[in-house]
Amino acid sequence: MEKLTVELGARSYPILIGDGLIRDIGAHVAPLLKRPRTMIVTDSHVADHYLAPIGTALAMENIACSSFVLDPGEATKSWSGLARLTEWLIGEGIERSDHVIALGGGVIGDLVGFACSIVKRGCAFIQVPTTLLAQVDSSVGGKTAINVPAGKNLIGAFHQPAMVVIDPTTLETLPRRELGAGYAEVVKYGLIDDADFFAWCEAHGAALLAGDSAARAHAIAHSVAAKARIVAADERETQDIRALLNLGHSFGHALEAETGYSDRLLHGEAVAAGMVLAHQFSAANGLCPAADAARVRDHLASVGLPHSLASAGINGGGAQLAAHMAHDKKVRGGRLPLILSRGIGQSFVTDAYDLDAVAAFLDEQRSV
Ligand SMILES: NC(=O)c1ccc[n+]([C@@H]2O[C@H](COP(=O)([O-])OP(=O)(O)OC[C@H]3O[C@@H](n4cnc5c(N)ncnc54)[C@H](O)[C@@H]3O)[C@@H](O)[C@H]2O)c1
Ligand SMILES: O=C(O)C(=O)C[C@@H](O)[C@H](O)[C@H](O)COP(=O)(O)O
Ligand SMILES: [Zn+2]
Repeated sequence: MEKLTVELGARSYPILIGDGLIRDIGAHVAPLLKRPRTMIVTDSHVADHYLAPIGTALAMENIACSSFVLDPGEATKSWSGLARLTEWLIGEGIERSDHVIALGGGVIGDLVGFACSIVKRGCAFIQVPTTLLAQVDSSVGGKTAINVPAGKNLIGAFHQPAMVVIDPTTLETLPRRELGAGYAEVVKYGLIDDADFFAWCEAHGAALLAGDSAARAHAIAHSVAAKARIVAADERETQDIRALLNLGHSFGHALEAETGYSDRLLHGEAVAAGMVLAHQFSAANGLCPAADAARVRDHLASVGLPHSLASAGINGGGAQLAAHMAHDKKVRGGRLPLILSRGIGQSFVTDAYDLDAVAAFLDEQRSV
């Protein structure tokens, strides 16, 4: 088992990574509990595979648990999902010091984290991520949220988990399309500030997606370490450090809004197209070599990810997409900071471009 720490002073927490770890989870959770009781929240796909093994692992340590199973999919990260979950937790008699287990992908992690940030003004939770996206990104860092019609993650809170337990073998039951969506967030770490890791992705991404466990282990450990480092440096995204994790997201969230947060375009797929757009926008403005932007597009296309507006299934015009971007949480003084690039592994934040320029660029991209 590998152990990393997210260094946040009194709120620091461990990330445990190991094949088969969920079958051993009781021993890791027990020392955190004030009473031998926990509540597991998951979705029905994940429940089919992992609810019983986790229940057994907790029972082995004499930890009682109850469970709440939500519908799978982005629509669960909503006011109605939040209402149902918070009422269930209160009905279960949750105490602030109890630890709720978020078992699933980013949808479950974001929703459970937000519910735990507000129930009784703050309860503890443990992330047990079961998608590649959640293992490399969403389970770490404490961004929790629900979506509303105006935009992605617009209602939420920073609320750090007490522990993250990553069992990479859970990815063996994950559908290939979901694995690909998570892979986009892996590639993101290379594009932010680690050109060597992007080159590693070019060489090993296909193997990872074909189920190579050594490639999977390397990608998870490397990505999680990068995420922990960035979160520790700028927990609340106030210093243009954590904002780099938003590479591809200002564009990507607009694409998700345009497709109604439906399974037409998964979050990671939108991020893939968004990262290509961020690099193409950078190249169009003379910031990034066109060859580097092409390299980003070609790698994502080679693993079957959306890499253009057309391949993401987007028909709306530039102004319509830019209007979604105006809701971005990073907007300050009416200007939207964009995460742009000077080349592979050289991302940076700038508010030098207004939304009209972005809209004109997106209109041009409709024919690419
Ligand atoms: N908080 C953050 O820092 C952060 C970071 C990135 C993404 N996100 C959010 O995460 C969400 C996307 O998360 P996601 O991609 O994990 O999607 P998801 O949670 O919807 O899971 C994807 C699908 O896979 C199924 N599934 C999960 N684990 C499985 C397994 N091991 N075997 C079989 N099926 C499994 C789920 O039931 C679901 O149908 C978005 O809402 C995004 O905004 C948050
Ligand atoms: O942890 C972060 O910070 C991120 O930006 C990670 C992103 O992958 C993730 O999708 C996040 O939810 C986006 O944050 P938001 O603030 O743009 O909603
Ligand atoms: Zn993301």
